[in-house]
Amino acid sequence: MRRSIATVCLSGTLEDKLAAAAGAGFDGVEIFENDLLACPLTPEEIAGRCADLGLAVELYQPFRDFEAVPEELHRRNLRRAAHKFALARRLGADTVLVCSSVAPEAVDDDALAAAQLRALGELAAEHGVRVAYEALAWGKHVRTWERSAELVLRADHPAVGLCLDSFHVLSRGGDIAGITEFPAEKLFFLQLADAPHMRMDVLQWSRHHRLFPGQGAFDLAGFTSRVLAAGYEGPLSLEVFNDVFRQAPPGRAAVDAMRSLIVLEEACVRRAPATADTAEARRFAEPPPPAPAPEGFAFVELAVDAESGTEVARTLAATGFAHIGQHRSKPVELWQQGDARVLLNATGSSRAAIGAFAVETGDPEGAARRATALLAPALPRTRGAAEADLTSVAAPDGTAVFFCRTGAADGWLGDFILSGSPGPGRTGITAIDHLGLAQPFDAFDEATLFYRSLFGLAPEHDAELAAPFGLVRSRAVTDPRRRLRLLLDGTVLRRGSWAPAVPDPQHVVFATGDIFRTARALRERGAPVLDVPANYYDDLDARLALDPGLLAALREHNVFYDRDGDAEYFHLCTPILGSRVFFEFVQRSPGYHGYGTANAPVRMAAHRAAHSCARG
Ligand SMILES: O=C(O)c1ccc(O)c(O)c1
Ligand SMILES: [Mg+2]
Repeated sequence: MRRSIATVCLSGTLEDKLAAAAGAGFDGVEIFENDLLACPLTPEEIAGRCADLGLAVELYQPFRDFEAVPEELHRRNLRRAAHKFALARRLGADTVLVCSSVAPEAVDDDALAAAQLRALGELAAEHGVRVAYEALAWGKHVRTWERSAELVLRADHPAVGLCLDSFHVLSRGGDIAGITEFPAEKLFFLQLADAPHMRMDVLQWSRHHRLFPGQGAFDLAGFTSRVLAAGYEGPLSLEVFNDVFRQAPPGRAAVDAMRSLIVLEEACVRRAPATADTAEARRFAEPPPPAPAPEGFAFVELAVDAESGTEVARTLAATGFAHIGQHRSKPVELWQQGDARVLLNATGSSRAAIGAFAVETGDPEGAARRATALLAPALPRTRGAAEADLTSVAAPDGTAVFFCRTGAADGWLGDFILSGSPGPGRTGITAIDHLGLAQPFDAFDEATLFYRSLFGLAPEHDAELAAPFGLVRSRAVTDPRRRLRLLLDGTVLRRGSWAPAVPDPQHVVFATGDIFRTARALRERGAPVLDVPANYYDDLDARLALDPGLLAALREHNVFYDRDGDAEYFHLCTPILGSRVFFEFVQRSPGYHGYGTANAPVRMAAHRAAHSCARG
C-alpha cells in the first residue's frame, strides 16, 4: 500500500518537509493549507517538486466549517470550496479533506448536512476532485465516525466519501467493529495517529499529543486491520500533530514516522488470518525479518577517558568483577562476573557513559537485517583482520547497539586476548538485570519505538515522577520472556538551565540472588555505595511495617526496597562514576517486574548530594 505523511507532522518549510518525506521513502504527502500559504512556490511548482521527489500529492487539507448551515452561508461556502478545489487540482491532488463543522452557525440537521455535502460533491466532480469527509472528535454536531459515515451514505454522490482518522475514532473509545461493513468505494482516505491515554480536552489532546503508531496507547493495528478488511485501497497516511515533532529535525522525524508505518504494517499482516497469502498480506511491501528472541545482554560498553577509566575500573574491581581480557587492537578491556560483562572502551574521551550495549541472540544476522529494514542507521566500524564482523546500529540517543551470539566460534569474544576467568561470582552478581538509558527530551518517543520494534519489546511500566529537578518519565520495555529489560528515562518538559542537563544518570544494573550477601561483599572490598537518607527508612517503616530486622539491614547497607504484592525488590547503588553513569545491584523475587521507581526521586537526590560533595 502507498505510504503517505501529512506535512503537518514535520518541522520546517514546505520544501524541508517534502525533502524529508521523500528521503524517508514515503510515496506521497497530504499538503496542509498553512504549509502551502507560507510557501513561495506556486501550486504548479509544488506539484513539480513533489513529482521530482517521487511523491504523490495524496490530499489537500483541511476545508473547514462547511455543512448544515443556512442557505446564504451555504452559497458562500460553495464559493470558498470552488477556490480550494481548483487549488487542489493545481497541486495535483485529487482529494480534498473536509472536516466536520465546528461553526456556531451549523445546525443539528442530518438531512440538511447530507444535501449540502451532495452539492459539494457535485461541485467537486466539476473540478475533477473528490471530497473526503472527516468527523472531528470535537465537531459541533458530527463527532463520531458513524455519523460522518451516515452523512456520506445519505449524500449519495460518487465524489463524496469518508475520511477515517484513527485519532478521532479511537480517542472517543467508540465501537469500531462496524467499519468493516462500510462500502469500500466510499472509503476515500485513512489517516493514522496514535496517542497516549490522557484525561484532557480532546482538541488539545489531538493538536499537541498525537504520536506515530506504536508510540502511544491506541490499538492502531486493530483499527487499521478493520479499515483494510472493509476493502480500503488508498494510502496509509500519518497525520500527527505533536509539539516535539514540530521542532525536531524533519529528516529524522520522517524516518521515525516511516519506521512506525513499517511496524504497523507488520502487525496488520500478523493479524491477518492464517491463510496469509491473503490479499491483505500481499497488499503490503515485504515485512522486515521477525524480531529475534533476545536472550539478554552480551555486554555493556562504557566509554571512558583516562581519569574516568581508572575510577570505573577501580569500582569494577571493588564490586568483584575480574579484568579477564584485552582487545587485540583497541584500548578496550573486558571485565566479567557471572554472565555480566562490561567493556571499558578508552578510544574516545567520554567521562564515563554507556556507549554501547550488545543484545545476546541466537540469530544476530537476522537481528541486524531487521534493524536495517527498520531504517536503523548502521554505524561504521573499524576492525582488525581477524576480528568478528559485528554489526551495530545507532539508537536515537546515540547508543550503539550490537547483536551477538557470544558462544559462536567466530563470536566477539575472539577479539579479546583472554587472561583470566570470571570465576565464581565474588560478590554474587549473576548477570545484567537491565540498563537505565537516559533519553534526550526530544528522543523519548522515538527511542521507545526504536528499541521496541528492533527487539520485539513491549512497554510494561510507565511512570511519571516528581524528581528533585523536575518531572521525569520512566518507561520500561521488555520482551515476553523478560530477558532484555531497558528502562528509558526522560524529562516531561524541556529542562531549564538550573537542572542538570542529563535528567537521570545512565545506570548498569546487575542482578544478584542475595542482596545482603552482595552488600556485605561490597563493603569488605571497599566498594563505594551511595548513602541513603535516614528519612527514607523512617518512611518505609511507616508505609510497610517491615520486620524490624529487615529494616535495620536495609538501613545498615543503604538498600532501597520495593514491593508488589508479596514480590520484593532490593537495590543499592554506587555513587556516580565519572560524569553520568552508576552501577546498581538488584535482587528481584520472581514475581516482581518493576524497577523500584518509587525510590528513584530519593536516589536522584542522594546522587546529587554525593556528587556535589565529591566535586566540592
Ligand atoms: O485539528 C484540526 O483542526 C484537524 C484538521 C484536519 C484533520 O484531519 C484533523 O484530524 C484535525
Ligand atoms: Mg485528520
